[in-house]
Amino acid sequence: MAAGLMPGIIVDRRALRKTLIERRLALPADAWDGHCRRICALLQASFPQLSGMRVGFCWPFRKEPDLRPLITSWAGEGRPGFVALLPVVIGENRVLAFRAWSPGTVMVIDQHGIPAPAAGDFLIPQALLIPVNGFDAAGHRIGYGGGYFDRTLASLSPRPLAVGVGFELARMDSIHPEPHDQRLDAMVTEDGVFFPPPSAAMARPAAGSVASGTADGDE
Ligand SMILES: Nc1nc2c(c(=O)[nH]1)N(C=O)[C@@H](CNc1ccc(C(=O)N[C@@H](CCC(=O)O)C(=O)O)cc1)CN2
Ligand SMILES: Nc1ncnc2c1ncn2[C@@H]1O[C@H](COP(=O)(O)OP(=O)(O)OP(=O)(O)O)[C@@H](O)[C@H]1O
Repeated sequence: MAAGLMPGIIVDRRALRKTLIERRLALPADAWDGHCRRICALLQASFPQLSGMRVGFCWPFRKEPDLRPLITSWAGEGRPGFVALLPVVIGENRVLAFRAWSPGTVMVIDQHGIPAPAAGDFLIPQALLIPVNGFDAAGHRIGYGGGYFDRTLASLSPRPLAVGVGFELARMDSIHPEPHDQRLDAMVTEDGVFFPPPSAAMARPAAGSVASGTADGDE
């Protein structure tokens, strides 16, 4: 396991995040492109309900998966209820807001250097496609350290379906979750769709073994 760490070791999340981002940035362009296509295809096949929902996704930043072809394809289906949303950072230590996005939307670069819709109503997502810098089989993720998605998922009721998107190079034995870490409902990589075990006991192993996720047999 590439970035696996021994249980009991205190993890420096900042250093880990940097290593994981660098690993992703080192992906050759053709591999990145293939992985993105595969992730889009898996999402389309495995989560058909999303094409009728308000779906938050992220603008590809630092070689995160590019989901725009999938979003465009879902928009093209024309199902009522479908709206693609992008996150808007309204302040540090705040939840994310979301605005509708389509290819013509006017964008601004936010405080983190990421394009976001410049104007429009804030809409509540019913599902979130969440990029990961790191993830583990229990469905925990590491992002950029702002805590934005954790805060957002903790605040929304009903909680949106949370689907992680990332590459196998981000897989770890355990990210050593902290109490605020929100678990993903599913994780999609170029290798498949993984569903973390539902049990909270398995999600936070006290010591030793780490629960492993279950592939859905898509391959
Ligand atoms: N594409 C994309 N957009 C997104 C997110 C995301 O994960 N991906 N976010 C998800 O929340 C929000 C932005 N969150 C971010 C938080 C911090 C940094 C950042 O650059 N942090 C610094 C310092 C990190 C540290 O202190 O360790 C850095 O990485 O250099 C970037 C984005 C909203 N938009
Ligand atoms: N529900 C919450 N309420 C208050 N603070 C929170 C909440 N969730 C996360 N935080 C704070 O946010 C900070 C960053 O958390 P963490 O390192 O897990 O970020 P991350 O998951 O990598 O970032 P992101 O969710 O933006 O991708 C932590 O200091 C944590 O205390």
